[in-house]
Amino acid sequence: MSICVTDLVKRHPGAAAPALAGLCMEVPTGKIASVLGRSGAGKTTLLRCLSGLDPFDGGTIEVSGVTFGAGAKHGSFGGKIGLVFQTFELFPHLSVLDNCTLAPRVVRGEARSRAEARVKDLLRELGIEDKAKAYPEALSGGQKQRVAIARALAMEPSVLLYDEPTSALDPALKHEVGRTLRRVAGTGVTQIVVTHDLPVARESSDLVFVLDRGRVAAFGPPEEVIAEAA
Ligand SMILES: Nc1ncnc2c1ncn2[C@@H]1O[C@H](COP(=O)(O)OP(=O)(O)OP(=O)(O)O)[C@@H](O)[C@H]1O
Repeated sequence: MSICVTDLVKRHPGAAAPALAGLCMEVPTGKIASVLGRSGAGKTTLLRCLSGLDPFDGGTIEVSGVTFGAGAKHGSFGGKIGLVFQTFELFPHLSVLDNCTLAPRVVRGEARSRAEARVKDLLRELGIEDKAKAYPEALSGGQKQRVAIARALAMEPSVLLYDEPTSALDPALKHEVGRTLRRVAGTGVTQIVVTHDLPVARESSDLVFVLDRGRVAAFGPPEEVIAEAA
């Protein structure tokens, strides 16, 4: 499902200016959007508001046909929006399969057999089905990232957010991120990627949004927006 953000406002206590000052963006279903912008432009704040980690002060977030306003109980919008952390945050004492099935079992009360069958499909889609029994310490950076993505997808979100997905990977693995994003897009999930990495934004996204002082200053296809920004 698409995500539509309208007039989003977020004020950090004590800050002179709002970090998000009426931000609007829409990402169609199954598309990959990159969010770029100088340090302090509001990227992290946007990610935290969209993922439900922080409340916001004004505007709306519409996802899967449901609109959430500033007063909405936060959390992760009923599981409709997932977040892949920059450092993956896998549980070191759990196998890949258990990392991915924990939330469906505990939060949604899903039976182990059903959760495992779904997660095995996801691991296959992401090309890491042979790692199901491995522990995080035995995985490469790119594999850990795909586990983190499978874990987020196991909750069946409509929208998946990424915080700097290339920053913890060595340069040779950066192309893998683009491939992984495309694989996820093929499942119909809408993706929003906050990044400083212009090549990744250029190669991997359908749309680019450039933030400036808490608003969208430019948006469009990467070849247009990134050429202008460069
Ligand atoms: N907890 C906070 N308290 C007060 N001000 C904050 C807080 N967090 C962020 N800000 C301010 O909000 C604005 C946006 O910050 P944000 O971290 O969202 O920017 P960013 O685009 O993610 O920057 P970077 O690229 O450096 O991570 C900045 O002016 C920042 O100083």
